[in-house]
Amino acid sequence: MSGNAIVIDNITKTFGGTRRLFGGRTHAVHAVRGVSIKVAEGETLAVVGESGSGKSTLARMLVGLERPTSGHMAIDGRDAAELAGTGPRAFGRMIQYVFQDPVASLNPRKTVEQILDVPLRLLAGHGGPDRKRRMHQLLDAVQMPKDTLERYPHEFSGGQAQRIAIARALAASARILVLDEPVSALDVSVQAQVLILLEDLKAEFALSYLFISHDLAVVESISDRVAVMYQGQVVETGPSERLFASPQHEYTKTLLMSAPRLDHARAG
Ligand SMILES: Nc1ncnc2c1ncn2[C@@H]1O[C@H](COP(=O)(O)OP(=O)(O)OP(=O)(O)O)[C@@H](O)[C@H]1O
Repeated sequence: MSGNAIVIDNITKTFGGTRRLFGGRTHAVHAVRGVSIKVAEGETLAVVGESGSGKSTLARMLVGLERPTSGHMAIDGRDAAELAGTGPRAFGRMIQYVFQDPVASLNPRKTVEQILDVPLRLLAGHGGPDRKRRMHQLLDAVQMPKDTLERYPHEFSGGQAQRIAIARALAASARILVLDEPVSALDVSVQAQVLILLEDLKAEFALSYLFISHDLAVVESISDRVAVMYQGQVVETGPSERLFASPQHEYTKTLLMSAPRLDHARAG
């Protein structure tokens, strides 16, 4: 890996603004406006901000689900536009997305074995007899039993389904994860377990995380650094402890003041 897992350089994304058939233009939404962010190798960078501030659009561009209107991105030192040009597989091997709603993100008609099989075979290149052993290793890593493989997504709780979704991301052999509100849909007690799991996996697999959340207690417990987004722009970036102790930007101050703070949130 290079020193940076992710480099986002002056990225913008505008939706709409196209000419209508019978005159006028559709309303343009400037979802992301000139954002520059770096995620160092092994780091957890949290992106926080209210609904509509552009967090998900930024994340979707990072994994190739949206194309930036302008700007550059590099994933593990490789230009993202070039990577995208070589097809979705090159991208998927390097960076994976974990969605907010774990059950909806897993195909309901496939067993967990079938779900893990696709990234293992197509992205990580694990064919043959080795494949099943690798699946068991992945389930072990996310603390799920072996018989998980024969079961379907609806048979699991939200927390278990999110563990499976994380195993699927790891199956691709990607070392950079974009986690988009990965615990927001889970009960608070389950949230803590999944956050601890994410911390453990980060160390075990040498991962780097871009962690999107509107929940400041969660962010404080997991992130090394924080980038605050407001109306499509990053208004403040800093080490997590510094940012929570002495926010500089007015918007960050408002965000911190309006959030219920858990002073004991920092897990370990
Ligand atoms: N496909 C799209 N077409 C048009 N506008 C979009 C599209 N996707 C997002 N937007 C708009 O871009 C802006 C940023 O949305 P985005 O989902 O990135 O914000 P967010 O911070 O992730 O919010 P949330 O936490 O609610 O998901 C919003 O105004 C949204 O309505």
